Amino acid sequence: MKVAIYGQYYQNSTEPIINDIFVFFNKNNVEMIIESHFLLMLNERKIVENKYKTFTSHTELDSSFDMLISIGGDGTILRAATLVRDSGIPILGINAGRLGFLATVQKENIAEFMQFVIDKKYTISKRALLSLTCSPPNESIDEINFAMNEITVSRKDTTSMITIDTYLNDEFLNSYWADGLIISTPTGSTGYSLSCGGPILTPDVKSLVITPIAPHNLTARPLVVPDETEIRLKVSGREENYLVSLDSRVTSVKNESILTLKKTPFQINMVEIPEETFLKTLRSKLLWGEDKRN
Ligand SMILES: NC(=O)c1ccc[n+]([C@@H]2O[C@H](COP(=O)([O-])OP(=O)(O)OC[C@H]3O[C@@H](n4cnc5c(N)ncnc54)[C@H](O)[C@@H]3O)[C@@H](O)[C@H]2O)c1
Ligand SMILES: Nc1ncnc2c1ncn2[C@@H]1O[C@H](COP(=O)(O)OP(=O)(O)OP(=O)(O)O)[C@@H](O)[C@H]1O
Repeated sequence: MKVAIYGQYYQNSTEPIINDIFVFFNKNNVEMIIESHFLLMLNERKIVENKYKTFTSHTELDSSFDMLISIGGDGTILRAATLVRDSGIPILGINAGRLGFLATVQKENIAEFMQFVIDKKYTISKRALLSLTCSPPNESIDEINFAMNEITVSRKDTTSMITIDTYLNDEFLNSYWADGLIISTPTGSTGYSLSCGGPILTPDVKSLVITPIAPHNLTARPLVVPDETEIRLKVSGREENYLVSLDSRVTSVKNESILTLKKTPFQINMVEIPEETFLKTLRSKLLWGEDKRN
């Protein structure tokens, strides 16, 4: 078995997690190829020896890899998705972060859960992604043009609202007067969209959610549409530019540009372990299970 290892940060709390992973994989003859910046951080702290092979970009991750292990929080998994892209390499998240909603393995049970991985006792949860075309073109979007959580348009350098003309498959839906608009995948439905009143979708639902951010029209509610829908947006406002985000990445776009959002032809494969399903995560990480009456 051959795995890529990726993390963005090092903190003192990382050491026991790294130790557990490396001891377990070395004992089970798993080949580890480590992202070069992460290995440098681990080398500097003398946690891991310098004998491991490294990778630096998505171009080096090919079908010879069985899995990418992301060590961090949700932000790290979103970055990990930009490394695997359309390669199909499954991502397994080990939560070294805070919430770690997308991470399957908690730091307390690394060896137990990794055994499931070695024994191939896991399933793949396919995550739909969104991509964007901008007219006129915008180079900063073209570089990594997909989002696993959501694509958002929002106001920039102003407190004044923006107007977002929205079309679904060429049919006019609405002009939202709001701070912004979130187009969320099922994966992203527990992120920003949830904070703005959007519904939670289970990851396998074939839908997208259109959620306005603070709309100044109390009847504008989150809308669920089929994920085959082509969504077209035109933003106008007092400033010349507004913000477009794809997950954690942000760029500035000129007013009146036409944005067209579509599901990508490929998906991200997330590793799911029977002990740690999406429904269990709702109870444990969104605290549904904390109701004193249960
Ligand atoms: N007001 C909000 O709730 C808000 C605002 C901006 C961005 N976000 C979310 O943050 C993401 C970017 O992450 P970041 O690390 O760069 O920002 P960040 O550091 O602000 O972290 C955002 C928080 O959202 C959580 N999160 C991210 N994706 C999630 C998901 N799919 N389900 C449940 N929780 C999730 C993370 O655990 C983290 O605690 C965006 O894709 C967006 O979903 C949320
Ligand atoms: N490899 C790591 N080792 C130790 N701590 C980490 C590691 N990766 C992330 N963290 C901690 O988790 C924090 C959040 O990490 P990250 O940006 O990946 O996630 P996030 O999007 O903020 O989500 P979450 O709420 O799940 O942590 C970091 O600021 C850091 O404190």
